[in-house]
Amino acid sequence: MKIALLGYGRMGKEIEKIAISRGHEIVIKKDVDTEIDITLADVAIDFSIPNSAFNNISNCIENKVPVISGTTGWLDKYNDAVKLCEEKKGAFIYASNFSLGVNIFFELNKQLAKMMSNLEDYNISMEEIHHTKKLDAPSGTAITLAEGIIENSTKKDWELDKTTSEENIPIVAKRIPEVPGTHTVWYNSEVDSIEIKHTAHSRQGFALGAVVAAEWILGKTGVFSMKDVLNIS
Ligand SMILES: NC(=O)c1ccc[n+]([C@@H]2O[C@H](COP(=O)([O-])OP(=O)(O)OC[C@H]3O[C@@H](n4cnc5c(N)ncnc54)[C@H](O)[C@@H]3O)[C@@H](O)[C@H]2O)c1
Ligand SMILES: O=C(O)C1=N[C@H](C(=O)O)CCC1
Repeated sequence: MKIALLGYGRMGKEIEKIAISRGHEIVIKKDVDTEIDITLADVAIDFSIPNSAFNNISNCIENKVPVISGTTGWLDKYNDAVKLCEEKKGAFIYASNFSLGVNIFFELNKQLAKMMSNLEDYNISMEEIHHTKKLDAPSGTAITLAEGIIENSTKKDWELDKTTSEENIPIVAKRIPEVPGTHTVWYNSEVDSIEIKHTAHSRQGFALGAVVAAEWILGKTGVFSMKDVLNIS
């Protein structure tokens, strides 16, 4: 497979290693806002910056190149990307987190939220920890976790940098050098606590998931998620 890397930072470089080890070829490395001929690639993988993700994704869809995006912090334009993909019969996957472990954690989180939804003695809270170079907060993964809880409880929204909240989910975002990504959801009562936690030990899991998604999407049209790729039910 000929792969275009849209973003050649920490993730772009990790994806390159894994893609090559799986027999793929990197034909484009785009790391600044510049013109490229995206049609040279069979598939594009965007791990860029919040301000450039939508343009990168649109360019792929317009040119009928399937695109995988892991960039976070641009989701105000997600519905526009979906609409464009449907109009142009393109192929597109966005995931806030491409690792297998986190995608299982997402499902566990929804199940737990459902079980806890009627238990008024428990207060929910969430924490995400990432490296100090991260541009956005809360993390895309924390937002997906919050959405999973909102779908399965009476919580209405999430709130950043709050430790408690009556009607919403308080999220604390911490920035500590070199941390690849740690997410914890707590349910605390007077008598006990329940905690679920995912800790990434490196970026390899994110990168492998993105390459697997790129392999999976080839020849398909539509808007998909990692649940489709991993066949999680
Ligand atoms: N979904 C996931 O699994 C996952 C995992 C890790 C990181 N991320 C997200 O991926 C993104 C990238 O993370 P990173 O750690 O590699 O960041 P990074 O800062 O190391 O890399 C981003 C790169 O994008 C480049 N860039 C700037 N403008 C561009 C443009 N117009 N087109 C293409 N590239 C451009 C920058 O020069 C930079 O090198 C972030 O939004 C991060 O939150 C997602
Ligand atoms: O390093 C990052 O930046 C990460 N971003 C994603 C997020 O915002 O959830 C996934 C974890 C790593």
